[in-house]
Amino acid sequence: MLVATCHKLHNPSHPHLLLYIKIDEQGKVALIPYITAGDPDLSVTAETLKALDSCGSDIIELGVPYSDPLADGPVTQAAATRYLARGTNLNAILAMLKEVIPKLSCPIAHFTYYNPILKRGVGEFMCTIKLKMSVYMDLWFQMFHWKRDILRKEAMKNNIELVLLTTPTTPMERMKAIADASEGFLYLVSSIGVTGVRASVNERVPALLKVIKEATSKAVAVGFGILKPEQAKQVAGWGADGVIVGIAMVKLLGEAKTPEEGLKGLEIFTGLFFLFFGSNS
Ligand SMILES: O=P(O)(O)OC[C@@H](O)[C@@H](O)c1c[nH]c2ccccc12
Repeated sequence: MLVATCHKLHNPSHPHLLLYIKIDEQGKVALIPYITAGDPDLSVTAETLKALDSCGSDIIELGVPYSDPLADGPVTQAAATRYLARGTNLNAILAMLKEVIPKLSCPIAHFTYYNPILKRGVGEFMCTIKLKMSVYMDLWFQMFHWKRDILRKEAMKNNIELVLLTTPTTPMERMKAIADASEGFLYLVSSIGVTGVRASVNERVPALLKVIKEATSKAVAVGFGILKPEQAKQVAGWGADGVIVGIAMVKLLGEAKTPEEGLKGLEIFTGLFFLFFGSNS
C-alpha cells in the first residue's frame, strides 16, 4: 500500500484525481525512489526525503515497515526488521513526516500493507495520515473491490488516493478493472515474486505496457528489478511514465558505514538516473 502526499495538480483527463504522474509530452519519465522509513533511524529518513526531493524525485515511496511483508524480499525485509527492532512505529513516522513534508516539493507516497490499516480502523487510519496522501493497495483486487467503498469513502474524505498494482499474471479483465480503479497512477509490478531478487527487468514489460496503455490513459509506473539507471532508461524507452527504484536505494542507505555516507551515495545515485533520463529525451 502506498500513500502519497497530494499536491493538487490538475489532470485534464482525470479531473477527479488530485495526484498523478503527469504524462509528459517531451517524454520526461517520473523517478520514484523507494526507501524504508526508520532505517537506519527517523532523522536519517527525514534527511533522505529532503535529499531525494532536492535531487528532483517526482514522488518518493516511503515504506512503513510491517511484520509480515508478503511481497518484500530480503533487502526490504532486513530494513523493516531493523526498524521494528528499534521499536519505531507509525505514529513516530507520521510525526517526522509532519515536520518534513512542508519542506518538500514532491509528494511522499506511503507504502504499507492492509493489516496495519485494518488494525487502526480504516477511518482512523485515513484520518491519521491526513498528510493528504494516496494509497497503493496490496490487496487482491476482489478484496479491494469488496472493501473499496469503505476505503474510498474514507480516502476521499481525506484527499487520499488509492494507487493499485497490476502484475504480469493479472488476467486482462482484472487488469482493466484495476487500471480503471487506480488513482494517481497505475503501478506495474514488472515480474512476479518478491522485491529485490532479480538482476534484470522482465522482458515482458514492453508487451505488458502496450496492453495496459491500450486499456488506460492513466500514467503507468514500473517497479521491481530496476537497479541501475541504464535499466530505468530501458523501461522508459518501453513507454513507462515512471520508474520505481527500491532495493538499490535501500541497500545504499543500509550498507553504508555511516548515515552521511549513505546519504551522499544516494544523492549521487539519484543524480545518475536524471543524467540517463536527460540523455533519453
Ligand atoms: O525493490 P525493487 O525491485 O526496486 O522494486 C520496488 C519495490 O521495492 C517497492 O515499490 C516496494 C517495496 N515493497 C513492496 C511490496 C509490493 C510491491 C512493491 C514494493
